[in-house]
Amino acid sequence: MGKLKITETKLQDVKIIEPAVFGDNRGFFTESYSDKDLKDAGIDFDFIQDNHSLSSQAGVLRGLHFQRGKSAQTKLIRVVTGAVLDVIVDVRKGSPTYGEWEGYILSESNHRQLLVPRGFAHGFVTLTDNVNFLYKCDNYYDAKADGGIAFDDSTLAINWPIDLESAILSEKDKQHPTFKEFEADNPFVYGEI
Ligand SMILES: Cc1cn([C@H]2C[C@H](O)[C@@H](COP(=O)(O)OP(=O)(O)O[C@H]3O[C@@H](C)C(=O)[C@@H](O)[C@H]3O)O2)c(=O)[nH]c1=O
Repeated sequence: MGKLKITETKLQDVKIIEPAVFGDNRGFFTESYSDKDLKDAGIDFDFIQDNHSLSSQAGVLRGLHFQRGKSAQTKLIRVVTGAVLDVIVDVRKGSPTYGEWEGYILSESNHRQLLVPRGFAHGFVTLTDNVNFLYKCDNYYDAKADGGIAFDDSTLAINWPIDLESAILSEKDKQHPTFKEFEADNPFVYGEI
């Protein structure tokens, strides 16, 4: 058995990865990233950019985001302080789970990492203050390719665990198109990203 615990999820190609965590009287130690262990588990990406965001308060909602075309990104996500509900939507045309969303609790205590393939819209809401959110990407940031879908889209009907009226949002995230509008020009095709 490999060193990582890998759990498949309801969504096609999405995996939860749990590294070993060694606790002792000082705290814990964990290998938060091992290229070899991931490759041994069949997870083989060239991660080339690390991102870190701080969300100061509970109720910060970021999303739903993606990058189009050649700038599409696989993301490997983890939370090092606090907790979030991380939400992703499979927007790859032809995927068995097209249009479906799922939420995953990622927290400083569960050490879970979420592998989000290219062609997913991604967002999260903070469940605590001071969330340090880290993720690796296999493509660089490309402002021109940046896109989004409204987090409160009625077709997707994501069950965010907060009162959306009081969500703390960026100006950009208040203005994304609906899922239907996005679908009219959806660049993501399952198996071709
Ligand atoms: C994402 C990103 C942003 N930026 C800049 C652009 C902007 O001036 C500032 C803040 O950007 P944003 O408001 O887009 O940050 P944020 O809302 O945290 O965006 C992130 O949200 C989560 C949900 C994701 O899935 C990520 O891929 C990313 O889109 O940082 C970069 O320089 N590089 C990057 O990779």
